[in-house]
Amino acid sequence: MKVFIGSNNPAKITAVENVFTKLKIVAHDVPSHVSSQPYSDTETLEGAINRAQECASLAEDVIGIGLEGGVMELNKKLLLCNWGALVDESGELFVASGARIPLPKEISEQLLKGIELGEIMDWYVKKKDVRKNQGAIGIFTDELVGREEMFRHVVKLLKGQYDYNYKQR
Ligand SMILES: O=P(O)(O)OP(=O)(O)OP(=O)(O)OC[C@H]1O[C@@H](n2cnc3c(O)ncnc32)[C@H](O)[C@@H]1O
Ligand SMILES: [Mg+2]
Repeated sequence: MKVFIGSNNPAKITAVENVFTKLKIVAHDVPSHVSSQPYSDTETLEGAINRAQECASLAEDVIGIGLEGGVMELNKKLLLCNWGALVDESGELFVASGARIPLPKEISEQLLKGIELGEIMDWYVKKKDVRKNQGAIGIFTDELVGREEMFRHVVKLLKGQYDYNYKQR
């Protein structure tokens, strides 16, 4: 059994490696079939599910995992939101969401202009590839919770549900 993760983003790959420590992890840059900047829980979850299903369809006896970042609106504010999906070797689907925090006004304003969060964050902190490292969540939590740790928690929630379900069979 192998685990296919549907992204080449190192923050996502490392999160899966840190949870599925006994299985071989392979990255496949599959499409999410949603916009590159999802704007709701629904769309972000859909992207995660699409990536997981694409991965699971690539081979027999694999677990497919999709992790998707997006933003969603709550009480007239934009929040970071993150979703994960796992499709197991029998086609069963498990989903889990990650931590969410509100984004500062100046970030939301740029997002509403149609710019991707990854690009905005690099401009905001004057660094390259924030999305592959600590992420927006790392910047706005003063580096206390980074993107890999946030996704690691999502992957734990997925693996835990998969393991529980497996034991009930
Ligand atoms: O290669 P993929 O897997 O697509 O990785 P990604 O970094 O683009 O991540 P997502 O597609 O899941 O995220 C959707 C968008 O939101 C951005 N994004 C999401 N969370 C972020 C974070 O914590 N920090 C910076 N950008 C983030 C990201 O750059 C994309 O523009
Ligand atoms: Mg992306």
